[in-house]
Amino acid sequence: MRHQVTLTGAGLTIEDVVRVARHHQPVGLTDNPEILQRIEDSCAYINDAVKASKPVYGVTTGFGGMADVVISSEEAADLQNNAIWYHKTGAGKLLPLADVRAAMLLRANSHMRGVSGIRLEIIQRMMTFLNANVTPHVREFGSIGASGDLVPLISITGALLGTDPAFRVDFDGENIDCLEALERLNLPRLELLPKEGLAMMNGTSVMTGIASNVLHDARILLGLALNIHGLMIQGLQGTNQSFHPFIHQHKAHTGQVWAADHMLQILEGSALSRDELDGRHEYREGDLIQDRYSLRCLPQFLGPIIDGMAYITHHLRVEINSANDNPLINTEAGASYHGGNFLGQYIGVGMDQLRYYMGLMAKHLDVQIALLVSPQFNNGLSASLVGNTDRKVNMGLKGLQISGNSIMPILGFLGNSLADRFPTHAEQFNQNINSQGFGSANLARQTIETLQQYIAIALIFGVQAVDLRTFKRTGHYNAVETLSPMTAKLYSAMREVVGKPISHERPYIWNDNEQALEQHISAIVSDITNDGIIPQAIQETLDSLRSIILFA
Ligand SMILES: N[C@@H](Cc1cccc(F)c1)C(=O)O
Repeated sequence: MRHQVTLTGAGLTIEDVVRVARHHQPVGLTDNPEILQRIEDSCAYINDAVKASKPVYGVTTGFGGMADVVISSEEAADLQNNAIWYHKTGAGKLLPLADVRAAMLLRANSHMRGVSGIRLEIIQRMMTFLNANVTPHVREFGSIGASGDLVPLISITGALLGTDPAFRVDFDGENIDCLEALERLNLPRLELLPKEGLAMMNGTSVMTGIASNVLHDARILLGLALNIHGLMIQGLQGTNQSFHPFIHQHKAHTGQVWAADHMLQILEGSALSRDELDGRHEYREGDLIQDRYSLRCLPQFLGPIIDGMAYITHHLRVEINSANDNPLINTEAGASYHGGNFLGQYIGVGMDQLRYYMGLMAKHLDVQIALLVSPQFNNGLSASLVGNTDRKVNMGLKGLQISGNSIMPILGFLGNSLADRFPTHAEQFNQNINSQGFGSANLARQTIETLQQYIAIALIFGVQAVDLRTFKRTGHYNAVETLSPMTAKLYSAMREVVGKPISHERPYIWNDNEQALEQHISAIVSDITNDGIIPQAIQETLDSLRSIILFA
């Protein structure tokens, strides 16, 4: 029996979101009577307000820039149901199902806070959809992330209620309309009551759902990048001295200190890197006495990225446990407040930052690759890491570097910000500032997918480099015997994934015509995206990262 994720409106983690969204862990609502009572009371508050024709935004008024229009108690439900129609304006491709599942989960969690005036029955229905693997179709364009994700959320709402066959769902792999889905699930069609449309659509759940999946992947890519640097440093015969705690105690940024300490762990026990923690430095014939910046300043370069990811994660955790619609109902005080929790600025800015950080990470790996392929800088390895140097017609990883060089600039480009772009003055100047958080999160997914390709390429360079270095040191090519234990795990996993057995006689890549590296790249990417043995091989790094980036 898989343990169930239980929603209370608080304490949900990014890992919980991923478990439900991607791994289909069962999910349910708390039976805490206080929480359930609050939900009921919030609905009663709205019911009373409508009956008494009390002026409450979006309940007895029109929406947004039309909030000067008075809505009568007879029109109040119609106002909500009509919103489903006029927001059915999504455009572009369908979002990945895991992102929509994350969104549905987060919408339910937000409603469990009991301040939104929505019936438990509707929240429960989201659980039914999630557990039965029924996922509404949501499109990639339509939200400016200001009044939350109105357009994407309405696609979820219409499907859950069975508003019209125009709302389609993926029913456990089948593309059907929502009416048929409800029939199969034995659920009646529902109409919204006053305020419920706002509760459903006026929030940040879609961008936050995407961001949760993205951040989960970004953490794995960061962990892989660190371990690939570990391979590359060993390939280049770099030193561990630059990671000496003394240096970092004297500039104690959290991420920098962690990165230095962790690089020492990654390199510990290596027969390839230079062990100079005792402070020794020796003249190195034909080479600099200290390492070049991409090695020596690794903690200083990656530190801000790690701290930045911790910052983004912290705010994402707050957002996934927030009520983010308007107005919010204080059942204890018998009052409601007009506000703007639906503005997804933390997500917009956070996803902008994340894309920028991922671009920097790629730039750093790119320069390590450039060192590795250049005999002037690679400490005696062959040009382009050619395996069989007796064969003149052998170009090694030349084409692979170019392929990587074609990706890295795109990652830098995707690091541009979106949140600061010219405002759209949407909705008669009511939504006259906006976060663009949905667009930024979608771009962040693109960054992740692109970076996965780049990381695969970088890993190939790291593995080939340590094989060649091992040969120089020992006369054989089995790097498991020379690498640090931590990097040996990643090395072995990668060789298994690409189907190239580790051998004393031959490095990973010997002759150009013995493999199609394109297939290796795609095998590595597919292992990474399916939580395969490559990410498992860096579990120690991922666990350690948890100490500063709080996911669980
Ligand atoms: N609820 C938003 C605005 C809004 C909501 C829902 C639809 C819509 F067009 C506009 C506000 O507080 O101002």
